Amino acid sequence: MNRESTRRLILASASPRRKELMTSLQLEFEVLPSDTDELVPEDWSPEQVVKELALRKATAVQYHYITEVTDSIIIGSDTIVVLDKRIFGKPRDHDEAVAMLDALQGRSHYVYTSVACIDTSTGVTRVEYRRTLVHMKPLTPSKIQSYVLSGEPADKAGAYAIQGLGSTLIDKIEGCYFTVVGLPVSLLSDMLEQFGVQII
Ligand SMILES: Cc1cn([C@H]2C[C@H](O)[C@@H](COP(=O)(O)OP(=O)(O)OP(=O)(O)O)O2)c(=O)[nH]c1=O
Repeated sequence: MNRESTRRLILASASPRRKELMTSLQLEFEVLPSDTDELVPEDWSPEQVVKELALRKATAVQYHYITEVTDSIIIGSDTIVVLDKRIFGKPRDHDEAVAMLDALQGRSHYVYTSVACIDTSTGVTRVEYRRTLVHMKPLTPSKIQSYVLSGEPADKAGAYAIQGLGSTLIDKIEGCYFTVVGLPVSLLSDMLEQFGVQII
């Protein structure tokens, strides 16, 4: 039940992780995946990129399903991995996954995840992000190869999943675990409360 609110919640995402994490908040919601491109200017900061992409996903659903989403709150989210000034999204193929892990191994990087909320009845829009520092263990080339062959990296930013086999590659994190998995639920609950949706 969405306490103290009759508004529908719509998760603009095809990510099973996001659906699962939102389910953990015991909210009723629908899923309408968005189809957006993820091209952004090369000189944008990680903050700009991650906020823009979440907003783009939520906005795409707002306009694509214009008659279905009246009086709703649409939620979009995006996750990127940032190593120094390089931004990693999902790898295009096996070789790119190997290259990403080769760059990340033995080093620390940030995972940024944004949340965008659009209230379709008022047009009020908010977008925020959280970031978590992840320390990855040093990895041998053969370990990287066999991890990529597991298939897990294919649809994950930075080519790993902390919630899966990838957990064995991580030394420690500083910050919110859920930000790494793809949805900072604590941030989302704060944002939904600002829209009048009480979680607890
Ligand atoms: C770093 C990391 C990322 N990820 C995932 C979260 C996101 O689903 C994905 C990053 O890609 P995104 O483009 O953020 O999301 P998506 O394409 O999976 O879903 P949608 O755009 O429809 O919402 O990487 C993990 O599952 N575990 C991890 O440890």
